[in-house]
Order: sequence, then structure tokens, then C-alpha cells
Amino acid sequence: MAGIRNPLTMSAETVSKYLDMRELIDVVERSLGDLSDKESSGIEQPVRTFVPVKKYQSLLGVMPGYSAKDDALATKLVSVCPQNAGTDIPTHLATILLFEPSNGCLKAIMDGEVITTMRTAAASAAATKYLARDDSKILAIIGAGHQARSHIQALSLLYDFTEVRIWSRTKATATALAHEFGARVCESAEEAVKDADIICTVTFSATPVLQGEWVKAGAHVNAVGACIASSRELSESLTRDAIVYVDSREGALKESGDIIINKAEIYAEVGEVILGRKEAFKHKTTVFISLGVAIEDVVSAKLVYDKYVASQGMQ
Ligand SMILES: NC(=O)c1ccc[n+]([C@@H]2O[C@H](COP(=O)([O-])OP(=O)(O)OC[C@H]3O[C@@H](n4cnc5c(N)ncnc54)[C@H](O)[C@@H]3O)[C@@H](O)[C@H]2O)c1
Ligand SMILES: O=C(O)[C@@H]1CCCCN1
Repeated sequence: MAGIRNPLTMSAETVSKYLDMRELIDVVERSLGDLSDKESSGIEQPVRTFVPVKKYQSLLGVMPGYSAKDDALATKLVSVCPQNAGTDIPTHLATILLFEPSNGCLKAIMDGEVITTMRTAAASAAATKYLARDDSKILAIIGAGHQARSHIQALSLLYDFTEVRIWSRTKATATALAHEFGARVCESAEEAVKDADIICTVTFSATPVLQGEWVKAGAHVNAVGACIASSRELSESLTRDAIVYVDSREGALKESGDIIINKAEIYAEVGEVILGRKEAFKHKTTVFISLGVAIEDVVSAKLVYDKYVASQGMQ
């Protein structure tokens, strides 16, 4: 059995091999429900710590969590370095340490970048399933990085889109991504979101990239990119007029500029909707503010580890 003296090391390639987006959407959906029901699921998840590295305008995030239901204990260490954009090094670098909860032994050191990219899109897909209209046909993506790609992949599994539109500040990256998916590149964010049913904002922007006036009544928005209190992607008019859901109320009140700067009212955690305790309002304009929560990484890492161990015939 892998233990403190010989933890498994799992590369991005290995992690990818054991992650299937459809399965991940189900697993992450369940974890968000469990997060909103900590008493019975036994989730322990402090709000993450971000260490600012001002000299390089970067952050180191520490994201620990435990799920008693899954008996899974892990922490993610994630570097956020926007200045890496355009280089060979990604803007997000992550490692996940998975522990054996019964004795504290380190079981695995695994790449966290693939999990971060995929589990974030899986969380948005789970929220979208509850909050968007079932007959959604037009998907608009603002931003053209890793999250843009994984969001198109995840949402395309759930909806039969007739059109996928992309706008990004750098046209070349939008064009390359659009080419992969047969999507349309737009000249402005406003053009991209016009009449869209589902909109995802997946940028590093610190100021609003989506204005409420551009959004069709009844559309659903996944706001994924603004994860610190000083950044927001959504205009005040949008968070004021839409029904706002978050992944973690505790996290959003500390980390979400879309909530804090806009003085937005949180209607519910998406987990409360998953549990059937709060309404979904599929036909009204809805916003899911995703900050990313450790429990999504914990359950994803456990899934990968268990599948790997089973495939190797290990205990
Ligand atoms: N909610 C979550 O769970 C979660 C998880 C991972 C990443 N994120 C966040 O999502 C965002 C995108 O992550 P990624 O991995 O795709 O990054 P990436 O570097 O791969 O892509 C970033 C995209 O944002 C665009 N961009 C950068 N600065 C911008 C600005 N000022 N205005 C408009 N567009 C701008 C870039 O052109 C690029 O298209 C980041 O802010 C990241 O922190 C959230
Ligand atoms: O939840 C996450 O994994 C990321 C970490 C970096 C900031 C955005 N959210």
C-alpha cells in the first residue's frame, strides 16, 4: 500500500487518463450538495488561504478539505501567475496531496492542473443543469484560456448547442479555440452574449466584462474568473437583477468581488438547489458565481486515485 515513505506520484497525463468529464460532473455535483449539508456529509473545509506575492503580482493558494462521506482528505496548492500568459508556463499551476485519513500518511502527490481545469467546468455544468433552461441552444464564452476550453467541453455534453460563440481580448486565442470547436469568434463581448442562453465568463479581468443590459432575460451565467475580493467580471446591474447562486456562501462573502463590490444578494448555494432546499428559477435570469472550493478537488483526487489503484490491481 502506498504510504508516507512511498506516495504515488501521478503526472498530468496519468490524472487525465482516469478523469471522464461526465463522471466528474456527477461527482462534483454531489460534492456541492454535500458542502451545503456539512452536518450530515461531515465536510470540513476552511475558506482557502491566498498568500499574495506582490513582487510578481501572483498568489499561492492553499486549499485543504475532508469529506467524511468519501473518507477523503487532501489539500491543493495552487499558484496563480497571470504574468505567465503567453509563455510556455500556464497561469495556474497546481499540485494535490492526497492523504490516508485514518493515519495521516501521504498517499499520492498528483498533478492538480488537469483536475482544476476539469472540475471547475464540471461545477459550472452541474449548476447550469439546474439553473439554465433545458432547451438552451446558444452558448457564449468570454475568455479563451484553459477554462474556456473545458467549459465548452463540459457544457456540450449536456446541451445540443446550435451555436457556440467566443469573445476574448486577444483575438488570436479566440480564433484558435473557435477552430477546435467550430465556434464563432465575435468582435465584442456584447455581440457574443446577444440572445445567448448560457454565458460563461472565464477571464482574468478585474473589472466587469459582462453588462446586465446585454444579457437576455431568462439566460444563465456562470461567472468563473473573479476569485478575489478586488476583482469582478459582472456589472452591478446584472447581479442586482439576476438571482445569484454561489458555490460557498462563506467563501463568496470573503473572496467574491462580484458579491462584495457589487453589494449583491446571494439567494442560495447551488448545493442547496441540488439538495432540493432552494428553488432553481430556470426561467429567470440566474448567475452562478464560482470561486472554486477545495472539496471539488478532494473528491476529484479520490476518484482518480481509486481508479488508478483499481487498474493496477493494488490495494
Ligand atoms: N472558479 C474556479 O473554480 C476557478 C478555477 C480555476 C480558474 N479560475 C479563474 O478563471 C480564470 C481563467 O482561468 P484560465 O485557467 O482559463 O486562465 P488562462 O490564463 O488560461 O486564460 C485567461 C483568459 O482571460 C483573458 N484575460 C486575461 N486578462 C483579461 C482582462 N483583463 N480582460 C479580459 N480578458 C482577460 C485571457 O486573454 C485568456 O483568454 C482566472 O481568473 C482563474 O483564476 C476559476
Ligand atoms: O479554485 C481554484 O482552484 C482556483 C484557484 C485559483 C483562483 C481561482 N480558483
